[in-house]
Amino acid sequence: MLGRLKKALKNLVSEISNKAVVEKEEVIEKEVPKIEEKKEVKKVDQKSEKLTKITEEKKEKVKKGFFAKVKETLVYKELDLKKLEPILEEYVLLLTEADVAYEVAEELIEKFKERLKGKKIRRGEDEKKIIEDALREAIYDLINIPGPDLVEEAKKAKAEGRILKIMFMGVNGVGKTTTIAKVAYMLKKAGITPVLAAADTFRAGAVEQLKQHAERIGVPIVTKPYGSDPAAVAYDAIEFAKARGFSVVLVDTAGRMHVDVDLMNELRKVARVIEPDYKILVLDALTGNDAVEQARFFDEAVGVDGVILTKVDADAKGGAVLSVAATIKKPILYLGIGQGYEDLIRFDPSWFVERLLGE
Ligand SMILES: Nc1nc2c(ncn2[C@@H]2O[C@H](COP(=O)(O)OP(=O)(O)OP(=O)(O)O)[C@@H](O)[C@H]2O)c(=O)[nH]1
Repeated sequence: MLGRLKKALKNLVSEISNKAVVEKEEVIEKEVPKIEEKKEVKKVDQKSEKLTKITEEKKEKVKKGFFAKVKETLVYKELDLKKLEPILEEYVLLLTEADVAYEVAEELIEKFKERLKGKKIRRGEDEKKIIEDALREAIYDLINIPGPDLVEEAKKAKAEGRILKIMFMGVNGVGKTTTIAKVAYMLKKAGITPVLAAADTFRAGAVEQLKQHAERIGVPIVTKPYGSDPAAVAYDAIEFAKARGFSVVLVDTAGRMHVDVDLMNELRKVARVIEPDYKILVLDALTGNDAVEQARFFDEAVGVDGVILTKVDADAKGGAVLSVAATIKKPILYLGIGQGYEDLIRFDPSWFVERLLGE
């Protein structure tokens, strides 16, 4: 999981610390107080008032020698920008091999460089840790986009007596149906039973697939025959939820190629009719730059409020998380880490950074 990106980042830290850290010396002049003579001043000061004039003269004399100038050599380490630049350039490319989109790799390296510039490493400090921390901050900065916790949102909706409408989108085969089932399972476990809307009426078998999940998990599902208007299915599911007192509706939509204009229009129609609280795009981590393309496309065409990235357990590269979040600047809400219903975890940027840079 995430192996290639992890390795690239670790190598980047090692290479910088081995090749771009230079030792520097700085001679500084310091003024050091002369403690002994200070005492003497005090003695003089304490003499009687009649002696004031003499005292003042003496004080002057002492003052001149009150501070002594000493030269001190400060030894420290610094990152040499000339040596750093080519390493960073090389790593923009190496990151793309771990599925980090080119412009995201550039952005990350730029953020990292900004943090390293002018950084002084004092004696006793661990240079590798300082470099790693700068990288940690740069990655965190890139992916820390706060998004809703769907369980919390569902609880809120329930308490307020309204219906939380969540619409799921994604191209064929990314794991959308499985993900909806995982979300339904998560909500049910938290005490909120959602209604499923089988609005993927485009692919024969899609309704059946979702139905099976609904039965296994034990949640209601609203369906219509193959070829029906998806917006009508979604609408009916909301009416059903209202009538029966459910507070969440999860709407499945047909998997489609993002470049298919008709299908994209249909998706817009569903969104227009039901006005979802969240439009969630499901993306497959294994598809790398394609996932980034899809994210861009769906965001422009329909609008995306959050992303669920699937198959992260099987992802040997790891760049998709960085790429998707940084390209559309929308939060990643959950990660799919297996085929079971329990295999959905909330995305936590700090946890993710630790997975990449921790031991
Ligand atoms: N390893 C792994 N497999 C997953 C994950 N999520 C989904 N899958 C698998 O991916 C395959 C496709 O999942 P589906 O849910 O059928 O995909 P879909 O996007 O709904 O596809 P369509 O029904 O064609 O639109 C299935 O075999 C799932 O078990 C995940 O997080 N990890």
